[in-house]
Amino acid sequence: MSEQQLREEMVRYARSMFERGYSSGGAGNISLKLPDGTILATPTNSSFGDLVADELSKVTMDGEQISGQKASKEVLMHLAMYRQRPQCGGIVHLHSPWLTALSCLPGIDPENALPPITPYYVMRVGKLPVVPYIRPGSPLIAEHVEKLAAEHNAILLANHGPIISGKTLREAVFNAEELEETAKLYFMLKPFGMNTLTQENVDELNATFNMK
Ligand SMILES: O=C(CO)COP(=O)(O)O
Ligand SMILES: [Zn+2]
Repeated sequence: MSEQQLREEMVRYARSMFERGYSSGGAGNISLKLPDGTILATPTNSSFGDLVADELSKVTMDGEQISGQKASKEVLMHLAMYRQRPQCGGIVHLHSPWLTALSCLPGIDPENALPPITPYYVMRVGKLPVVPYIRPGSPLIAEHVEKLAAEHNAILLANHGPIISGKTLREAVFNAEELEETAKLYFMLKPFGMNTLTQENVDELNATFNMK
């Protein structure tokens, strides 16, 4: 895809997520890797609802601004994910309601906030580790993400929201949708308890599908 097509794709996915309530106000940010290895990111304080393709921020892998409006304050967190996952082509960070609720829940397992309740959650994400609360925009978030990203394509920031990657932006959005739905199911089921997949089920899915 050309740079122009990728810019338009970012605008389109952002708008679609905005319209479905995945991000409201100026919350969240998105990035993708351009063919020349630089990163296209949403500008800071922009809304997913009305991004402009020509105004998107372009930064180097060192975080240096090349063009467009000033990049998201979380761009270092995105860069940490790209560094650790060479296969990664797109990233979304959301304040989507069910995952953000999960990020505030007492007693969640910091190594995995969501049990394996459905095959598509296992196939697309598998495990969701949690980074302790750190103020938005702090470079410390990037340090935590850097340590987890080689092993995990999605990470939950406590009392904040998720960061989710994919081989392309389209995959990152699909992974985000699956993860948000899984968090919603988790809350629906929590009062009743739930059957989870067995380790054998999980191993079979990982051996059969390669979606991460
Ligand atoms: O979600 C956000 C911070 O965590 C939004 O920040 P930006 O507007 O700088 O992208
Ligand atoms: Zn945020």
